[in-house]
Order: sequence, then structure tokens, then C-alpha cells
Amino acid sequence: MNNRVGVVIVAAGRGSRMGTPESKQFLLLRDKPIFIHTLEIFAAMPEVDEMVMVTGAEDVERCQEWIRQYRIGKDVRVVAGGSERQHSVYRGLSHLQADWVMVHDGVRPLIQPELVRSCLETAMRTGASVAAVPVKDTVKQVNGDGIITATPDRRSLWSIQTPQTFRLSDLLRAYEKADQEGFLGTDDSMLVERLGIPVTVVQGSYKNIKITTPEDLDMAELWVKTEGEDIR
Ligand SMILES: Nc1ccn([C@@H]2O[C@H](COP(=O)(O)OP(=O)(O)OP(=O)(O)O)[C@@H](O)[C@H]2O)c(=O)n1
Ligand SMILES: C[C@](O)(CO)[C@H](O)COP(=O)(O)O
Repeated sequence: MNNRVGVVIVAAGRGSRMGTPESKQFLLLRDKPIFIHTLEIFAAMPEVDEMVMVTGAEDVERCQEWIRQYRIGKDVRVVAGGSERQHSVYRGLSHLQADWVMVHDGVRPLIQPELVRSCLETAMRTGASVAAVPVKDTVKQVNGDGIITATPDRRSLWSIQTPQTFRLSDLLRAYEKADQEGFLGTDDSMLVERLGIPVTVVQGSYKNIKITTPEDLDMAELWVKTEGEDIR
């Protein structure tokens, strides 16, 4: 057996852009904490063999309690994260024994199993994958004085999401190198790209949003209300 799949759900951020006293991953989306929706999707998938959730050290116990209360259908190991997303992912990885790892943001609760499957199949075929959507707006590069310095060709621009899927050995190597070199990236793929490993983009969904600011939560509420459970 060399295709075991592990999932790391990162939920150790503060959610400062949400502006609530409670960390955003614990806010309710309809009737449940946001991160519970995310865990439910992965826990229900037969392809997933191991699950690790990373949260703040002070939140480990209450997350374990929520996981029991909502009867998440798989064992989820809850571990403490670090000060940056990258540190949290790295800590999560050290608890996996799987061959493949999918890293997913706990605050992307509208992820659909079909997209997870597609990311996994693509990674197993090509070596590494990330979910992404083509950008819809024109994107400008702007300098410190607010002056436009470049307009990249939109046809080559994608907005990157999670899941991001890799061989566990590759991702560990990428994280070790970044750690040794003091490199801090904003997603997992950046670290793997630095190893020279090609990462394939999988067409994601515009609804697989990262709940970051209050209007994202309003949008997610609306979609769940109008489209029912299948949206999440
Ligand atoms: N030290 C951190 C920072 C972020 N994350 C997680 O990474 C995901 C994406 O990060 P982001 O949306 O930026 O979350 P926050 O850092 O919480 O938000 P903010 O930047 O507004 O504080 C979230 O699920 C978040 O909980 C994490 O596990 N550990
Ligand atoms: C990983 C990610 O969700 C891909 O879009 C994103 O880069 C996380 O960034 P953030 O700065 O933690 O919001």
C-alpha cells in the first residue's frame, strides 16, 4: 500500500481581518463552527486515511470537544500550530505517516468532495496539484507611491486555493529547506516550487472561498441557505 492519503486542516490563525473577538474558524456558519463544516467534508471521504487538525495551543481541548459533539466520522488528531500558517502546516505534517498529503485551510468550509477528488487524482498522476480559479479582474502591479508599474497578462493569472496536494516526502523536504533558509511563503506550493517540482493547477470553484473578512461569511451563509448542504 503506497497511496495512503493524509489531510492537514490548518485552523490556528487569529482571523484579525475578520475583526471578531473569537477566532474566525470558530464562528458559526448556519448552525456549526466553520471548521466543523470543513472537517465533515474530508472525514466523509473514503479516500482519506489520516486527518490532523492544527489549531491554537489554547484551543486544542475545545476543538477535541467539538469534534466529539459533532460526531466527526474519522479520528482527527488535534495539534497546536505556530505563529504563521507555514509553521502550523509544518507542525501538522510531522504527525502524518501517509504517502500523500492534502493541506486545506480550515476556513474554506465550502469545499466540495468532487474538487478534493480531482485534486487528489491530479496529484497522483502528475506529482503535485493545487486548486485554483482564473482571475476575473485585471490585476495591476503597483509601487509604494500608488503608481501602476505593470499589467500582467490576465490569461496567465490564477487565484490559488486549497487543497494543495503533494507527496508527503516532497512537502516535508520543501518545508525543511524553507525552514533552513528562513523562507516564508504564503502557500504550500511556493515551497515545493522552490524544489523545482512542477505543480499542476486544478480548476477549482469560485465558491471555495477563504473566509477572511465579514462579507465572506455573509456570502457563505447566503450560499448555504440558498443551495443547501451540497454547497458545503
Ligand atoms: N499561524 C497561523 C495562521 C493561519 N493559519 C490558518 O491558515 C488558514 C488561512 O489563513 P488566513 O485566512 O490568513 O487566517 P488568519 O491568519 O487567521 O487571518 P488573518 O490574517 O486575518 O489574521 C486559516 O485556516 C488559518 O486558521 C494557521 O493555521 N496558523
Ligand atoms: C493558502 C492560501 O489559502 C492560498 O490562497 C493563502 O495563500 C493563505 O494566505 P493567508 O495570507 O494565510 O490568507
